[in-house]
Amino acid sequence: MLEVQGLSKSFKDLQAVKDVSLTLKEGESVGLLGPNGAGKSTTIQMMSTGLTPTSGQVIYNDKDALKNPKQLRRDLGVVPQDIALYEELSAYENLLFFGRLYGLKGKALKTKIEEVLALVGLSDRKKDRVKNYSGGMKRRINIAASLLHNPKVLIMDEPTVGIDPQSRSYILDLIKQLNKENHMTVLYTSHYMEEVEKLCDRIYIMDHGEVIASGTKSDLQNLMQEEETVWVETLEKNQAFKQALEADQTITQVIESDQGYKVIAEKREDLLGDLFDYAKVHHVKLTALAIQTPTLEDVFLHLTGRKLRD
Ligand SMILES: Nc1ncnc2c1ncn2[C@@H]1O[C@H](COP(=O)(O)OP(=O)(O)OP(=O)(O)O)[C@@H](O)[C@H]1O
Repeated sequence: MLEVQGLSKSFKDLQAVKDVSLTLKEGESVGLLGPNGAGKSTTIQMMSTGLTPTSGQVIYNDKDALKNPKQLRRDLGVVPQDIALYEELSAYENLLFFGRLYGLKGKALKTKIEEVLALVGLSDRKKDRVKNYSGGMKRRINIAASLLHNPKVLIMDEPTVGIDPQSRSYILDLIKQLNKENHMTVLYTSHYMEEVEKLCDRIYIMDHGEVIASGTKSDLQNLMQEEETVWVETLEKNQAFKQALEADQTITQVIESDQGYKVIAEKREDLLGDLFDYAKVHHVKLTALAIQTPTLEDVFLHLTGRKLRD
């Protein structure tokens, strides 16, 4: 339906996006996961024809969308990272304004505004000025604005960054509904792997301007076939214990968290036994020791040696 091929973008000396190819099939929910600065926003700005690539193609329904962007623009809803609303106007007035930009008017526009307000759960607050809204409510109105012209494809740039948990969960449920019930094709950009895991059928992982892996969640987990993720919960932290784990040649990563350590190591039979022994030697009291299914965070760590949120 919508694809980009060999897309690159340079800003002076900086190559922000390098040879990126992505495909969105009709009805799919696709995630673009990567840390800040990975090139996600630049990619989707080019994909939505808002930014001209240095090289590469954007193809919509088998046609060159860079040469002829009209149809794509008509079918596309974009929720940008920055909230663009008129603070002095009410939510309803903002939606009237954006609806008119899309060429909607009269009763059809009013009906559509009521429909999108209900979708984002803000019908009862529609007369309030946007300046009195929380960040999450503003984001929901931004999403409502992107839905006014019945887009077939919805592209969202980190729509849950910096908002309250209630709005976050509302937005995630809404996207799921738009995709599964309203059959909207969705490209969802985030650096939160839990969101992408929950929402997306397929995932592209980006880092330093490149796609470094792609596939379903289980395809990506299979990249870690040779490794095991073990959760080591301890009563207290112990630096010597952590250093001993890090010095072990078969252990690739030790990540400290509130209640213990996550250990990524080569798969081997005596791994758990060795972890017990390290704990014993360093007088560390274990409260749990469990092999875990790798998360997308672990996959990212495996591919780059860094955490997603570094
Ligand atoms: N207009 C611009 N001029 C110069 N550099 C830019 C411009 N837009 C983006 N960049 C740079 O390109 C790189 C990729 O940025 P981009 O915003 O696409 O990343 P991102 O993955 O979306 O991260 P974030 O979530 O922080 O927006 C960054 O180093 C950024 O500073």
